[in-house]
Amino acid sequence: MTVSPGGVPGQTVWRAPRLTHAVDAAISVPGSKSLTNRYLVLAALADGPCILRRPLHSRDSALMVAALRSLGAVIDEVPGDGDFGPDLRVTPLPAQADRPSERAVDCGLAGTVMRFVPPLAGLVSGSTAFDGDPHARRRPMGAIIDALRGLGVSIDDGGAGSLPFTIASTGEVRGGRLVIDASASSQFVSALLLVGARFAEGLHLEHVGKPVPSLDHVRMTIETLRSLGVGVDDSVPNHWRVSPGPIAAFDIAIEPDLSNAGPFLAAALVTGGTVRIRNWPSGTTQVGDAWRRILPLMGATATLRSGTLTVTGGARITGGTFADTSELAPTVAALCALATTPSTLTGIAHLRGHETDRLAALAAEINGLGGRVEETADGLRIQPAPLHGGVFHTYEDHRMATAGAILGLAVDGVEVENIGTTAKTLPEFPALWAALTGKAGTAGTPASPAGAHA
Ligand SMILES: O=C(O)C1=C[C@@H](OP(=O)(O)O)[C@@H](O)[C@H](O)C1
Ligand SMILES: C=C(OP(=O)(O)O)C(=O)O
Repeated sequence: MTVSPGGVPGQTVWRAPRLTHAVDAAISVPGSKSLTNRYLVLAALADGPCILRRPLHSRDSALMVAALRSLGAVIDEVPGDGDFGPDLRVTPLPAQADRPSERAVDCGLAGTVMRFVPPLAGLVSGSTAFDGDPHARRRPMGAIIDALRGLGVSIDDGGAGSLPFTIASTGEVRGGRLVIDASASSQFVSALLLVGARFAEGLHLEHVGKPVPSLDHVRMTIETLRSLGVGVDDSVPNHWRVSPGPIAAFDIAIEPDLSNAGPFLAAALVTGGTVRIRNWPSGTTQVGDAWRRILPLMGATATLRSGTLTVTGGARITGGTFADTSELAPTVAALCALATTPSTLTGIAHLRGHETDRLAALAAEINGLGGRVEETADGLRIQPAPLHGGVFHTYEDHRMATAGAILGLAVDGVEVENIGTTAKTLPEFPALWAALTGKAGTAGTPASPAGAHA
């Protein structure tokens, strides 16, 4: 049970472990969400069976697996050497005749499922109904809906421009030139590039509008496609040309999720200790590799040696200006709230369309603990302030929950609502946090009767 924003008496919260000593821990983190869900989509379209080694097993990846199975891919769990679950063997989508003609896809709150799967469903004959969690209906989807119409795929969204909607397809997509506005999410671009090679004429995608956010994730898509033999030309800004052709079958080891490594690394800064993350890749397309640049700006040292990233915190956390931190922003904001100097986060207006309006949520919840956070048009301004305990509401957002845990390391009495929401990308979070801190967070009822802030 969880406490909804505003607080409901009698329901449970997770009392975040508070540390008064420096952490000294080595942690392995599960596979990357972004890589796992990209490789799952590509495996469904590949020219032969594929293996994903050490994939993520979480709510978002389970939703992707279920979606692809409903479209006709066969996905089996097979034994592997990962610490966090089996490997996956994917037999691609079968010939059209074998496919059921009506199916439903639950997107949960997964951006990768709600954006990546509809264009794929355009390549499968029959009708596919998409829906998700209540908040999923508020996440931006207009560009994907318009894109499918532009590609000649029939889609009924009741005029809402969002989930739920139903796609009816013949299974053939001609492709060619397509113009979208991807300013609300990079996932619109990635979604179309991932399937573009399977359109008869390939795809020439153009973005028109305010800048595409989280461009690192588009680069991940392009590099992944190229590594599987797909021709992608991104030499002209805001234009992407995908050549028609096969997607080579693969056997790939998924890197650990470097964004999800962030909260553990943050603990080194908060406690002045040392955290080592195992199996850090020497080269990667993940945005989370930016921790090696960001954390030293806040007073830490970061050293990558022999596949282990070691971060050691300094005497204090220094704030600063952080641009385009994308999905790292909630962790950065939590650190800034504990910093001794002011901070500004910029280039993250699109976080208002994430799992929740993250700018509003971070401001409300950090301020609820006594912080001084202001929303700006495209980010947050965070001033140093003494924090106190209280309920940290999480709005079904995994990264809000981990932000609350970070604050709780330094502040007595932080109670995180619905720690279970971390299952979206990191179901092992409470156990790994206990391994890091040597203390398990405890479930309980909020200390203040109405679950309100102290
Ligand atoms: O393609 C991806 O795997 C992602 C792209 C980004 O989405 P936005 O561009 O909507 O921020 C990121 O925030 C999300 O967590 C994962
Ligand atoms: C924005 C995120 O997720 P999604 O893939 O659902 O967009 C995230 O994980 O921070």
